[in-house]
Amino acid sequence: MASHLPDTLASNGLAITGAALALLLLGRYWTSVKRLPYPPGPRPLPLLGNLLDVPNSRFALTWTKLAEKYGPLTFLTVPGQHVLIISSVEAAKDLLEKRGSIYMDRPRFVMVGELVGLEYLTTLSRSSPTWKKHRSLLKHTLSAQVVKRDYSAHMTKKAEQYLHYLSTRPEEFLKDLNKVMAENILELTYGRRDDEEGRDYVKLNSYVMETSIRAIEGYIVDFVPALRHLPSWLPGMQFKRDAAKWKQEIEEVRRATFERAKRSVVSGDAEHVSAYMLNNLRDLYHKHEESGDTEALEEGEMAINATGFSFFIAGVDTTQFTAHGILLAMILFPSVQEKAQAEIDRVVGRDRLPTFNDQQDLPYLHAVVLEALRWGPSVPSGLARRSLSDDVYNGYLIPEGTTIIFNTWGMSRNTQYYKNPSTFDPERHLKPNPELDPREFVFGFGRRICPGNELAFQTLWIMAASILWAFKLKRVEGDPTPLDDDVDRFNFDFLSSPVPFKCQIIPRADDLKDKFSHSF
Ligand code: HEM
Repeated sequence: MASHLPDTLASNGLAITGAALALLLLGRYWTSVKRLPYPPGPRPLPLLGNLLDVPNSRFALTWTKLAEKYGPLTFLTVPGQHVLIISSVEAAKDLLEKRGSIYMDRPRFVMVGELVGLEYLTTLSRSSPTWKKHRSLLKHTLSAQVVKRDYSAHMTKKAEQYLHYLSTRPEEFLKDLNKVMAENILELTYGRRDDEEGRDYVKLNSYVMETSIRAIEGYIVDFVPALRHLPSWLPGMQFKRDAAKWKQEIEEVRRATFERAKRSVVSGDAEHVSAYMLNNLRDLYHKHEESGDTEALEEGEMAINATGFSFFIAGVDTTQFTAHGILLAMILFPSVQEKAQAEIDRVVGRDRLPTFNDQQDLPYLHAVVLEALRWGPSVPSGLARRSLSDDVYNGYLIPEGTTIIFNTWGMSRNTQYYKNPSTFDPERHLKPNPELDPREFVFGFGRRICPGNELAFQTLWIMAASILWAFKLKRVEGDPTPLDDDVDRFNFDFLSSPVPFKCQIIPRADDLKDKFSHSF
C-alpha cells in the first residue's frame, strides 16, 4: 500500500498539471478566437450598428445585393444582436449541416412565440426535447414512403377538384388555388374540414396562418424584448393587446380542430379520419392502455396536435405560392408549357387524367416542378436559426447567439449555379451535367430541413400534371401587371408569392368536364 502512495501522488500531480495546461491552452485559444474578425459586412454606425442597412421589406433582394459586395457571408450588427446572412449553398451546408449541433436552434420570437403563444409550433420551437419529439413524429408521418402510400389518392382528388373549379369559374383561379391547397393540408392532417355545428376549419386555420405570419414579420418587441413587461394599456402597446386577442382565438381554433379529429378517430368515423391522426393517435392510445401513464398521454396528444397544427402554417402558403409560380411561368414561357403538354399527351393520352403511376415516364414534367422550386423560392430568406456557441469559419468568428439567415433567393439567382437564372428553363435539370438541384437549398438545411419537402413536391407534381393535361394557359393581352423583370414578378414577403396576374384558361378538349368527378 505504502509503496503505491508516491505513484498515486505523482499520477494525480501529473493529471492536475495536465488539466491546468489544457485549461490554459483552451483559455488562450478562446482569447485568440475572440480576437478573430467577424465575417465581412457594411461598417456599423455607433449606437445604430447596421440598422440602416436593414430594409423594411423585400429582404431577400437586399441580402442578395450585400452578397454581391461582401461574398457568401455577410455580417450585420443591429442593436442587441448579430446577424449572419449566408448566400452560398456550400457555406450553408458547411455550417448548418456539417456543424448542425451548433446551428439547430431558432432565435427567440417574442411576438409570435412568447406573446401570441405559438412557440410550441415545430417551425418556431427552440432546440429542445419537445422539438426532437416533433421531428421523430414527422419522420414517420411525412417520409417519401408514407406520402406515396397514404396521401397519393387524396392529392389526386384535390387536383381534380381544382380542374373542376378552373373549368367552372376560371376567373377565380388564384383564390381557388388557395382554397384547394388549404383543404389539402387540413384534410391530410385532421381529416374533416367542418364539424357538426358547421364550423369551417379551413377558414379558421387560414385566419391562424395569416395572423401568425403577420406576427412573425417583425414587431418592435422582437428588437426590444423588455417592452413586453410594460402594461398593455400604455400608448404604443397595441401589439400586446393584439397578441392577447390572437392568442385566445388561436388556442380556440387549435383546441376545436384537434377535438374534432379525435372524435373521428375514437368513433371510428373512417370516412372523415386522416391517416396522420389515425396512425399517431392509435399508437398513443395503445401505449397508454399498456402503461396507464396519463402524463405521457397528454404530452403525446400535445405533440401530435402541435405538429399537425404546424403543417397548416408551414405547408399551405409555401406550396401554394410555388404552384402559383408554375402558372405564372407557363404564361411567361409558353414553349415550356408546350413541351410539357406534348410529353403528357404522348405518355398519358387524352382519355384519362395523369396519375402518380405516370411519374417516372414524365421527366420533363419532373424538371418543370424542380424549376418552379428554384425560380420562385417561396421562403426567400429561409427561416432564421440561432447559433448555440461561438464558431470559427474560414478565419471568421461567428459569436454565440448570432441570428443566421439563409438567403435562398440569392442562391437561386447565383450564376455560379445557374445559367440565365431569371429564365424558367427546366432543361437545366435534364442536361448530362445538370445544374444544382434546388432541393439542395429551398427546403433549408441539416437538422431543421423542411420535413414536408416530399409532400410539397408530390402535391406540386400532381397539380402541374393535371392542369397542363386539361388546360392551355395564356397571358391576357393588355394585362398591365409588370412581369418582364425578375424582381417585379414576386412580392418577396417572408413567404413570397408571385404578384397577382391575369390568365386565360382554355380547355384543351370540348368534353373536358366529363373526364373528372364532381363530388367534392
Ligand atoms: C414548396 C413548399 C415548401 C417549402 C419551399 C418549404 C420550405 C421550408 C423551409 C425553408 C424551412 C426551414 C428549414 C430550415 O430551417 O432549415 C421549412 C421548415 C418546415 N416546414 Fe416546410 N416548406 C414547404 C412545404 C412544407 C409542407 C407541405 C409542410 C408540412 C405539411 C412543411 C412543414 C415544415 C415544418 C414543420 C418545418 C419546421 C421544421 C423545423 O423547424 O424543425 N413544409 N420549410
